[in-house]
Amino acid sequence: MVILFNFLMNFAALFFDLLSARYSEEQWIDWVDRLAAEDYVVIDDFIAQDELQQLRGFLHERNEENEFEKAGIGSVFQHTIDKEIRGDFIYWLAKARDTSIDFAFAYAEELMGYLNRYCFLSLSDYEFHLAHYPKGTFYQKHIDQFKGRGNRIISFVLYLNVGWQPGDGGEIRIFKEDSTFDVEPIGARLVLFKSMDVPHEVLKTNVSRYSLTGWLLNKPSQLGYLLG
Ligand SMILES: O=C(O)CCC(=O)C(=O)O
Ligand SMILES: [Fe+2]
Repeated sequence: MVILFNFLMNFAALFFDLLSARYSEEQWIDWVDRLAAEDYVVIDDFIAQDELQQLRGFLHERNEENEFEKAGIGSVFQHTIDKEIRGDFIYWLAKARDTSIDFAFAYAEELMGYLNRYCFLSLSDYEFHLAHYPKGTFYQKHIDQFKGRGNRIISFVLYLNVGWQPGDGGEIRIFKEDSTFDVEPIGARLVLFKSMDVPHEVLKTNVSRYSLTGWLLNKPSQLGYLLG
């Protein structure tokens, strides 16, 4: 009886996975392979246009309600707010609260599952925030790790800008060993990179720039919401 019950539960879970997954296993394996080999991967049109509009709508509501806060640098013990280093405003997302954009959490979980399966990682949690870079702001070259808190393994940035034009600035500059690579923050584009291995910066933006930025973690996030 127990065996039959387990079998049915597994079958239902698999069926649900297949229904809810938007990308095939082959597609995920290709992205994960590229991330493993190159340390980063750029995926265009990762989300559908209606999802992009939903995230933008949600972001603008939070912004209008003044729920964004100035982002800081370093851990909670060394929290400094320094416009010379980063000029963005952020809103930390919470799955239990921000249910109108639950598909965004589902994507993070799907990504985590594939990385665990194919890269033998032991990711167990994630944290992410919306970000607004007002005109004229940037984020200087850095690595996505706080001193004494090395649990960010994979960084992901999903851009939420529509009508982005050459000259608008705000590219993410990725530093490789002997070259750099600039990526425009075009709506629905996803950039994934290894948090510890890829220095990067956000070049000065000439228009308001929006994104959803997150990290896959190998230990549960406890301080995430306290950090900027
Ligand atoms: O928005 C981006 O392109 C990157 C943001 C970033 O580097 C960060 O928040 O750590
Ligand atoms: Fe970063």
